Amino acid sequence: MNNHENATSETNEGSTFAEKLRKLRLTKIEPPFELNPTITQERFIQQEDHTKNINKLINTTNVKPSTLADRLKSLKSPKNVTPESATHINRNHLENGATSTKSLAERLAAKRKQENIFKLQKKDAKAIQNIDGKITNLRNSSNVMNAKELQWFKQLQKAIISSKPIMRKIPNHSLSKVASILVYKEHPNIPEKLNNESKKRKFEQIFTIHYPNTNIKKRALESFNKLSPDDIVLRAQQNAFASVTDKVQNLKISESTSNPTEQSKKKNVFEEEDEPRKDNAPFVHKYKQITVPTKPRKPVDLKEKIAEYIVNPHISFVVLGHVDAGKSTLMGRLLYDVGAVDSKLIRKLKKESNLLGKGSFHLAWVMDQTSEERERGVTVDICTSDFRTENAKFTIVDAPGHRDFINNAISGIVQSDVAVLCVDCSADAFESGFNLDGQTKEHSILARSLGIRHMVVAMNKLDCVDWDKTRFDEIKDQLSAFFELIGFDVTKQISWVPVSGLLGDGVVKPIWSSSTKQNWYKGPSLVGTLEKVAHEFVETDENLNFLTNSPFLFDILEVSASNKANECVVSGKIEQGSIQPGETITIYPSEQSCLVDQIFYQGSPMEHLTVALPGEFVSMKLLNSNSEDINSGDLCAIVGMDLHNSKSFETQLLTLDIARPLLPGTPFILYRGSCEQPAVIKRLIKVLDKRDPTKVLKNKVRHLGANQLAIVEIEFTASKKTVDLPMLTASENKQLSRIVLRKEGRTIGAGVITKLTD
Ligand SMILES: Nc1nc2c(ncn2[C@@H]2O[C@H](COP(=O)(O)OP(=O)(O)OP(=O)(O)O)[C@@H](O)[C@H]2O)c(=O)[nH]1
Repeated sequence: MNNHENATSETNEGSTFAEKLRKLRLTKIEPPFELNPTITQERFIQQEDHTKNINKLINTTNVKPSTLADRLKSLKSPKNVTPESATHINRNHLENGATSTKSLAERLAAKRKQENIFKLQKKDAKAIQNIDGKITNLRNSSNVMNAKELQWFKQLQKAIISSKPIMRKIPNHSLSKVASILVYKEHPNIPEKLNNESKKRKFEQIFTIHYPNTNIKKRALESFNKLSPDDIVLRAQQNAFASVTDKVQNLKISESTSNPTEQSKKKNVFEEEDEPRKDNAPFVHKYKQITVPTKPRKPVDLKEKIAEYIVNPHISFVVLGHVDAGKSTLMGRLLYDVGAVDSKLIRKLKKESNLLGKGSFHLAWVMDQTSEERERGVTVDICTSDFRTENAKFTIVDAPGHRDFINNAISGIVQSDVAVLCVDCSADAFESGFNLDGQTKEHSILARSLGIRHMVVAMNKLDCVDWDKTRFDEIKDQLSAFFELIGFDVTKQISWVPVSGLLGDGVVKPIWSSSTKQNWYKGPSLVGTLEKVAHEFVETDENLNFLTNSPFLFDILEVSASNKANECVVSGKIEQGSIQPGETITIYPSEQSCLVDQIFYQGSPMEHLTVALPGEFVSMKLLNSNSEDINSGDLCAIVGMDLHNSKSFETQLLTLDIARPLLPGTPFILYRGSCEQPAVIKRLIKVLDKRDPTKVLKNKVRHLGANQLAIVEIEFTASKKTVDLPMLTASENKQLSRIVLRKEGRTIGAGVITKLTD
C-alpha cells in the first residue's frame, strides 16, 4: 500500500484530519523534496549552465593566448588579478580549503556552485514552509476531509512533486505558486466539483496566484516620460505667477496678500457671510452669486474648433450586457485590432491566462486589470480606454455585467453617449441574460433612462452557433420588441452587428474569416458602426445647434480639494455648451460662483486646453470655490443660465418588474446623471397608456404595479447636505432630466422629469 492509500484508509478510520495530513506530509512531501532525483538533476543542469558561462567568460577574455592551457595560465597570472579580486580570492581560497593548484575559474565555479545550491535549498525550504502553512490552515478549518477533497489534495501533492521542470521558466517562482498553477492547469474544474460554496472560495483563496504587475515596465516608462512631482510643483508655481495679473483683473480683488497664512484665512471673495455651521445647515457658507459673465482670457475661434470636431468627433461608449456575454473579450479584441495594444502584451496575457487555465480570457484581461477581476473572471470596477481611428476618437467604458456591481454600470452609462450592448448568441445564453434576473434587460432600461442616445447591439459569440442567421433574427426580434417598449426608436437609435469577439470577426474589419459560414450580413463592422454613429451625432442639425448654441452645463463626477485656499478641481462631463479659461460658472446646489482658471484632461494636468466642447470629460481648476460644498452629482452652469434647486418634481415614470407595488411614501434611491439621492413617492397622480402616453387610463391611483406608466410626484428626503437639488425638465435638457429609481439593489422604475413642483 502506498502512502496515499495509507492516508485514505486512515481518513476512513476517523482520526483527525490534522493528524492524517501531518502524516501525509511527513511521509510524502518532505522527504521527496530533499531526495527527489528530478530536483537533483535539475540543480545539476543549472550548475552546468553556470560552469558553461564561466568557460565562456574565459574564452572571451581580452588576453588571447594560443592554447587553452595558456589561456588558463594567463588567468592565474598575477597581472590579471587586481588587488581587490586577489583579497577576495585569497579569502575564498582559505574558506573553501582549496589547494593552490586550483585555477581562478575553478574556484569561481566552485563558489558559484555552492552559492547556487544554498540559494535553491533556501528557496525550497521557504516554499515548503509556505505551502505547509497553507495546508495547515486548510486542515484546521475543516475537520473531516471527504473523498473528493482527499483526491484533490493528492493531485496537489503530485503537482508539487513534479513541478520542478517548469520552475525554471517562471520568474520569482515559489513552489506553492507552481503547485497552484499546475492544479489549475491540469484540473481547472476541481474547485467547481466541490459543492460547498465556502470551501470552493477557501480553495481559491489558498491557490490564488499574485503575479507581479505585468504593467510595471509600461508604467515605469510612462512615469519617466511624465513630469516629476517637483517639476509639476515648479510648473504650477510658474503658471500661477504667469496668470496672476489676469486673475486680478478678472476677479477685481481689491487687496492681495503675499502672506500664505493670511491668504488661507481670507474668505471666499464671493462670500456674503461666514457663519459657524449649524447642524442642519446645508452648506458651510452662503455665497454671493455673480450674475454678469466674465470673458475668456484668450478667446478661441469656436467655429473653427467645432469644424475640427465635426471632422474628427469624439464619443464615449459604455459596454453593457449580461455577465459573461463577452464584453471584455470584445473590447480587448477591438483594442488589439485597432492597434491600441501591442502584440507583445497580448502574447504575455495569453501565457499568463494559460498558466491559470483561463486561456480564453487573455483578450478580456486587456480590460480587466485587477487581480480580483482576473481571478474571478468578472469585471468589478469600470475601466476606460481610449482609441482612435482615421475618422473618430473613442473612449470605451467597460461596465461590469454582474448584478452586484450595477452602481458601477450606472456610473459608466452616465459617462457615455452611446452603448454597445453585448449579447451572447450561443445556445440558451441569450435567454438566461434576458430573463427576469438577467442584466440584458436591466442594462437596456438603465441606458434608455440615463440618456444613452444610440445603442449598438453586438450579437456576440455567433461562432458558437455557426453564424446561424435564424438565431440572429430570433434574438433581434425579441430585443426589438423590448427596446420599443422601453422607449427606444428602434429604426433610428439601434444598430445590429454580428460579431465574434474571440475570433475578431466583424469587430474592426467588415471582412469575415473564410472559415465562417457568415455570408448574410453586408453591413459595417462594430467599429465602422461606431464611426457612423459618431458622425451622425455631430452632423445632424439638432446636434450642431446643441454644439454651438447651448449654454454651458457640466455634470460633476469628482471633486478634489486643493491645499490652496478657495481653490479646487472638479472633473466631469460637459453636457452641453463649451467652456474656456477665464469664464465664470455657478455650481448648484451650493450656488457658488467660481472662476475657471485651467481646463485639462484628467491625468494630464499640465496640458491646458483653450476650450472644452460638449461630450468631453475634463477637469477644471476653479478659483474662489469651496470644495466642502461641492459633491459629485452637482451641476455647473455658465453664469446667466440659472438653474433651480428643487425638492420635489413630477415625473413620467415607467415601473419595471417589481415584486411589491409602489405606494405614496415608498422610499428609494434616485439617480440622475452622477447624482444619487434618497427620495420617496409623494403622490401618485395618474396612470397613462403605455402605447399612447397622451391617453389617461386612471385619475385616482392608490398604488402602482409592475410595468405601468404613470405621472408621479417625487420628493427628496434628507441626505448629508441638502434636500434641494438642481433639477432640469425634459424641455431644458434631455439627458439630465432622466431619472432611475432603485430599491433594495434592484431598478424599480425609470422616467423623465416633466415639471418642478416647488
Ligand atoms: N466562442 C466564443 N467565446 C467567447 C466570445 N467572446 C467571449 N467569449 C468567452 O466568454 C467568456 C466570458 O468572456 P468575458 O469577456 O470575460 O465576458 P464579460 O462579459 O466581460 O464578463 P463580465 O466582466 O463578468 O461581465 C470567456 O471565456 C471568453 O473567452 C466569442 O465571440 N466566441
